[in-house]
Amino acid sequence: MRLDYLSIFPGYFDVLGISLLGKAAVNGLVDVYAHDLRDWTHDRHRTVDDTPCGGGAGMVMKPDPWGEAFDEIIGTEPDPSVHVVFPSPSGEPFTQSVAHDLSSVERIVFCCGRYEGIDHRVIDYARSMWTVHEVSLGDYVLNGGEVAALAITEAVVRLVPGFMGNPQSLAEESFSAGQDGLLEYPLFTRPVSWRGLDVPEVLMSGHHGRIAKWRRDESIRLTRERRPDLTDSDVSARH
Ligand SMILES: COc1ccc(Cn2ccc3ccc(-c4cc(N)[nH]n4)cc32)cc1
Repeated sequence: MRLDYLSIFPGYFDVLGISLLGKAAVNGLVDVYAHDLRDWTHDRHRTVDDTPCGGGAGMVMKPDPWGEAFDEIIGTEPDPSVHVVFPSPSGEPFTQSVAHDLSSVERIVFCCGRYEGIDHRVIDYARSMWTVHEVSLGDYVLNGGEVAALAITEAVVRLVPGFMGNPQSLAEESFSAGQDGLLEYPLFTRPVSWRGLDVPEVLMSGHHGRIAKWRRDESIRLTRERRPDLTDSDVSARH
């Protein structure tokens, strides 16, 4: 998998050389390239923004640098196998399902906007050429797309076959398909007693059936308490 990042702050992506992602890069599972959008400007100030047409506060990112960067980084021929991700406050929700879909593609280009956003024609042009995902991380406001791109990267790359040492751990996580859309149950490890707090006895019983029931009950309890939106009537009935 090749990952490209286009940003006026390419240094954000130096962190991708660390930890698991670093290992994936070493193992050749993932190739990471960060690009400075200003390399495709031609004025002395390396200008990437301008005032919004129609007025309004803030600045908008000019389309020209993006187009020239696309030509050099991706190419000038349409190719639907290339997935271009625009993090955006007005994007579709980024979910585990989207992460799963992206984990099987060969190439992802992250376009990280700043200011008030990117000239919309850049997104329209990208849609005419590649497979585009305009995605929001959630209902909160960031200052740009870089942090969102890092989060999306981690969610996607950890699902790439061969990346995680123990793929079984993926299957048991919150939001993974096998969990019926329930939140993960509470986790414990040794010591059994810690600062007056004990591991639930059932988990030390060695009785796998009771342990499985306790974990399911806890997942249901937590999901009903914290994420009623995840429990539809059918799921509630089953639980
Ligand atoms: C409300 O309108 C706004 C318009 C732009 C911005 C700053 N900004 C510029 C590019 C960019 C890319 C992604 C995001 C983002 C994504 C999520 N989930 N929150 N924020 C923010 C971004 C803030 C707010």
